[in-house]
Amino acid sequence: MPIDQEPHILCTDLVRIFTADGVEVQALQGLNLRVDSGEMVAVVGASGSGKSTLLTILSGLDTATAGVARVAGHDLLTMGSRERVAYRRRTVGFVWQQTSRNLLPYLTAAENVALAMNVARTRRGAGRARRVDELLGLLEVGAERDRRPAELSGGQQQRVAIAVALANDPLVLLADEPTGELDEAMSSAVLEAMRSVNDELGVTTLIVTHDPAVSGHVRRTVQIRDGRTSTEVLRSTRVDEHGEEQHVAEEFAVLDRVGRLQLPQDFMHSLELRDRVRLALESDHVGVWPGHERRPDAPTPPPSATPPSSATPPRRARHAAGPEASDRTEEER
Ligand SMILES: Nc1ncnc2c1ncn2[C@@H]1O[C@H](COP(=O)(O)OP(=O)(O)OP(=O)(O)O)[C@@H](O)[C@H]1O
Repeated sequence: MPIDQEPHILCTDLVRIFTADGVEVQALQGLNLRVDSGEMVAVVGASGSGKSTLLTILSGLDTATAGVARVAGHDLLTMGSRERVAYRRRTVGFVWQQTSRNLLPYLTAAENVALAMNVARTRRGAGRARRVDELLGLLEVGAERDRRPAELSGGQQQRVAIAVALANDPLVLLADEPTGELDEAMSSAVLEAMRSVNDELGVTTLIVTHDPAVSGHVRRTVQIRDGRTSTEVLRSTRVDEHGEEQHVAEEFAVLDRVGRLQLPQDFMHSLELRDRVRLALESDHVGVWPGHERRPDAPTPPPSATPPSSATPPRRARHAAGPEASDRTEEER
């Protein structure tokens, strides 16, 4: 695929196995993810689902065991140490959960951003000073430019951290739990700041978090379960027949190249699906039934018919009007 048509982040069948005390842990078990240039996507999942492992690989700090991981044309599994340094210096920006990892405590906000430009060798002199103020202004911490981190609120520190992450003009911004140490109001402000950066600068943005509230701030939320992407929620705004704006959230199961998908756990529990299931190809959907019994009203699948799912029907295309209804969708997951 030509590089200019490639998604900015592409993970195909990504595997990461850790070995600790002779025991193997499969942190990523064939994860698939595609993020196009300019998109802003949140990856959410329970503790231990593999979120940090994914981000550490995408940031070039760790290498996957198998599969494909490409970011802005860089092959993260095969790149050598020089390319890795250049990749981390110029292609990606990072925001970590701990502000101490993002900012130097003895430098002011402006000095922290300027230092990052120095490291990345982006801009000099008056151009650098102007850009420092532009970035701090964009993140709405321009008035705090001469304060040190200890003199800023947690939310302000994270907004300065985003300015630092943008100092090298990255193509891709990666954030690991950027709101993990913040209260709800500050989290919301930081996520909105990331959204305006994404809108204004067009930087492809991936946020990894356990906080389901993040999905209220992004158009696409990808759920990881057991080291694999399982479902996605896409949000959009439509105008209804009365001219009113409606916020719509639709949830989809993710289908990989060979037809594998994860059934949501609540579906499995409510129909007691386990071990094996019956499948039937209908004209516009694929039916799934418990393998140990047959629903009386279920159409009988042909004896040999266990066709691989060839289409990805929406898990349930719930059209939710208004933010409250959208939130309900998140809670139900
Ligand atoms: N260096 C390591 N050595 C051994 N096992 C590891 C290592 N790093 C992660 N794991 C294991 O891999 C799995 C995924 O971990 P990961 O940190 O990616 O999850 P997470 O979704 O980020 O969780 P959390 O939200 O708690 O940070 C877990 O079972 C974890 O114990």
